[in-house]
Amino acid sequence: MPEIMWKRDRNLVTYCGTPLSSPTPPPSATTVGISHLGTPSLIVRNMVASSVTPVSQYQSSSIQANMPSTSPLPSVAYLGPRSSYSHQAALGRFDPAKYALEPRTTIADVFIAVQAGAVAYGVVPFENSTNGSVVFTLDLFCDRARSFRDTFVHGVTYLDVHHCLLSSAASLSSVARIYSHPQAFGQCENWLGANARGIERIDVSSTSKAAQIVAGDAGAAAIASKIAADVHGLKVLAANIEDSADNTTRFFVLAAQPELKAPVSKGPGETDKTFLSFTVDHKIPGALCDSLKVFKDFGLNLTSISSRPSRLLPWDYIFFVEFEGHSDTQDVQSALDELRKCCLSLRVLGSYKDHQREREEGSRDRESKVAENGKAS
Ligand SMILES: O=C(O)C(=O)C[C@]1(C(=O)O)C=C[C@@H](O)C=C1
Repeated sequence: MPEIMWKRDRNLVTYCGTPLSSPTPPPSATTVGISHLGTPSLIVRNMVASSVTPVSQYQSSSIQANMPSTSPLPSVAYLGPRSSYSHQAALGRFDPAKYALEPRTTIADVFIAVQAGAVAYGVVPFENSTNGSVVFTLDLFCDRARSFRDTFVHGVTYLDVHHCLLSSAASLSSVARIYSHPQAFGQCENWLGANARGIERIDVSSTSKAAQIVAGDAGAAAIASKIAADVHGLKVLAANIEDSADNTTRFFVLAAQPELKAPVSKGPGETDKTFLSFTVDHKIPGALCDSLKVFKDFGLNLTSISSRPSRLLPWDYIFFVEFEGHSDTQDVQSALDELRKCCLSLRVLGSYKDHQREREEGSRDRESKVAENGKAS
């Protein structure tokens, strides 16, 4: 088990590790490296024409991810291509008049861009209300290769996710393949089981990538958003196919600096939260229980808990916990001191304000924002 060292820097617990040489991209989700844009609808024709992405961008994602933005505005990386849910979440949080929104091919590329300082912020999916944790993102926070030592959670944003089946085929009976992101497939299991049994499913890097591919393949369909249908000139064969009507994805805003100070004031519905990872000695019975009891003893309410394999030993795990409280406060610092006593390693990945009320505000004009943001991203 690698030793992770911590130091107390004024009031903040920070990671104290070896400096990074160059970030190593961890393995990413299957990426289909082809780009076909079909006939766009009249409404979005100009937007699509100005944003056709060269095939080369999808072939060497790690090089692309490191490239600094050419925009004079602070830049925000998101999982593209344009019209992905990540793009919509980024637009909900960052005004495109003030920030340059830049697509990346994989979630790993967004981490790489933030770590390398190529962008000011990154927006990555963290968890979905129906299908649970986004394992690609958690695996990057595991940071097994120590590539993302300076990548922190800076904020949170929510997006209502309503999936559609998109195609240029006249009906589902002509569809032989369905493309989508694995998270989206997982959120539509009931509909797929009832309506698309036996149709091949192909995982790709995002739902908008699926729509882009399907625009050039009449025998295929994509699970993606209504906005992706407009952008890629596809028909909506079925709408609202998600298993749960209140399907919501929570995204993290990443930055290369932790938020050091707890905000002095909070609006209605806003809470401070902290996200951290830790490991325990699995040979000690009750080690995990002891760790979690610290949160109870300090009255810190847990809002999320998950784990990923450490990949060092079989059945050895890295745990992730999010709780209410800011690492800038005395009670959280005391809890972290106590927690460190029962952990092998501990890393505070960020403290931030949770803006749950953004959900209602953000969804209102998302469609028009994506349309306006076409040229920029
Ligand atoms: O594929 C996309 O459009 C994404 O932005 C990724 C993602 C995810 O990984 O959770 C985002 C929101 C939805 O939950 C489905 C897919």
